[in-house]
Amino acid sequence: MAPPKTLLDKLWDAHVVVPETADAPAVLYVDLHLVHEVTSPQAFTELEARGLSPRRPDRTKATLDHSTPTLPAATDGRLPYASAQSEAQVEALRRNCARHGIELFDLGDARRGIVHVVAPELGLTQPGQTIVCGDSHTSTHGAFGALAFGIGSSEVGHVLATQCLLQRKPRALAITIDGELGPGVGAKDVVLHVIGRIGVNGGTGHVIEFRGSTVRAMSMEQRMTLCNMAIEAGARAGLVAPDATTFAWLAKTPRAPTGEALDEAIAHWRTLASDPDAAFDQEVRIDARGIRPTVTWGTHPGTALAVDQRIPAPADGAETKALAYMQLQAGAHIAGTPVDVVFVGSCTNGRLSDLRDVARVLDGRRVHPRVRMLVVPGSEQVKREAEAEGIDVIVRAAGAEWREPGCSMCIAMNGDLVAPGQLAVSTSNRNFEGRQGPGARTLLASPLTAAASAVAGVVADVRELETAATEAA
Ligand SMILES: CC(C)[C@H](C(=O)O)[C@@H](O)C(=O)O
Ligand code: SF4
Repeated sequence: MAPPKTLLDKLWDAHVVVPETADAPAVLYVDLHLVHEVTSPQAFTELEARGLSPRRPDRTKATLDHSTPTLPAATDGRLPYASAQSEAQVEALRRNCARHGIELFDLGDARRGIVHVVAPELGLTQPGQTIVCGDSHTSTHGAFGALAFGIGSSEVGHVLATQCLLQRKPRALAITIDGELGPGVGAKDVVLHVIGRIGVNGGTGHVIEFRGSTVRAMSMEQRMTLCNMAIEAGARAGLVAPDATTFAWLAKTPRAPTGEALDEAIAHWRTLASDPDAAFDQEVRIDARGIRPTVTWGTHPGTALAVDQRIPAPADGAETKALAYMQLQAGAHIAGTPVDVVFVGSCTNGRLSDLRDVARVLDGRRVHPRVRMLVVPGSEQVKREAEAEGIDVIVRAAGAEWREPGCSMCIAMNGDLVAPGQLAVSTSNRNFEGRQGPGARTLLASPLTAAASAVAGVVADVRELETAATEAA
């Protein structure tokens, strides 16, 4: 009998062109190559310098997200780019795609958005695939049972030229989460809790497979939030085995197979699960019932704590420095910290379900006068669907800004900045020094916590807001 395999083993084995040896990594075939404007210009330049053209332009898809303004064009039709460099990146991608016959979801295209939001919603992302992109949060696509890696700029060039990637096989880490989530607790809280528990290097060298009843009960959006942040635990990728939830999502997408082809695909996708007795290199078990709304206090995503906890005493010099940068006091409650900016968006939490959470909190309430709140849909589709439900109206009525899709304040490359020293509660995935602008302080949170904090003007526990609302009713 064949030895039991993990999902990682199955995905890996199905894509190895040349096995790895002691001296050389494996050559792995890539099914889908996603491209954005920041990490592709050099790769195309290199390709052309060698007189090459893309091996599989049909398996390469491009979108514009990082450098695109989230404010509409001025009356003269010009978009308010943050810099000449941003505009040049956009133009370079347009030129490169046109020259090489690569499909681009350009500005104005109804399918454009953050790369990790658009590929899943179009059904480009499918179980069993290998997916790469010159972007660390490519791990998001693992939520569909695809082996999805972030790669560097030079690797973008390799993949363009060969449709293959040199890789050593990562180890397998099972994170099993069981039990029902409490009120006000979502996938973001779960993943921040997990990173708090295993640390920002806890997944190094591994692919994390998220398993257990909590994960099985999650929507695709929630699973994407989990896998998105697998990289913040140091992992190469995240994975969730595909199931009926996955197939139902794909059946609604324009690019997934249809009819008999879909049935055949599903029959194959069902085999993409770790065998019952497959051995993982490492295993972690988490009780979901113990997870509360979770935020960060420091300058990396591992500095997680429940929103009702006190900021811990610094364990080392790095933590002392982080506390100083964040202008926070050890021993103080994190809840109640004054907030200047709230950002809702990004490939972590810029999907329709996230915006629904935000609208649920903002409906009939006002954003605190001290707070500037930006709500940025992850894609044109998310924006359209949210507007069809009136979410934009609720957001604006509450005093928040409703913007055009893109990465926006998650990385602040497009001019959407948090001012020096300001504290932002952000639904994105990185709270590094200066991530949202020079001197900006970032506290990572779920959409529910972000919205509750926007209303309160301080870091807030959404459970208290919702209890107060129930009592008032
Ligand atoms: C700009 C890009 C290369 C970068 C990444 O790789 O993740 C960005 O998306 C980020 O989130 O930091
Ligand atoms: S939304 Fe943020 S994390 Fe996601 S791809 Fe854009 S910059 Fe990176």
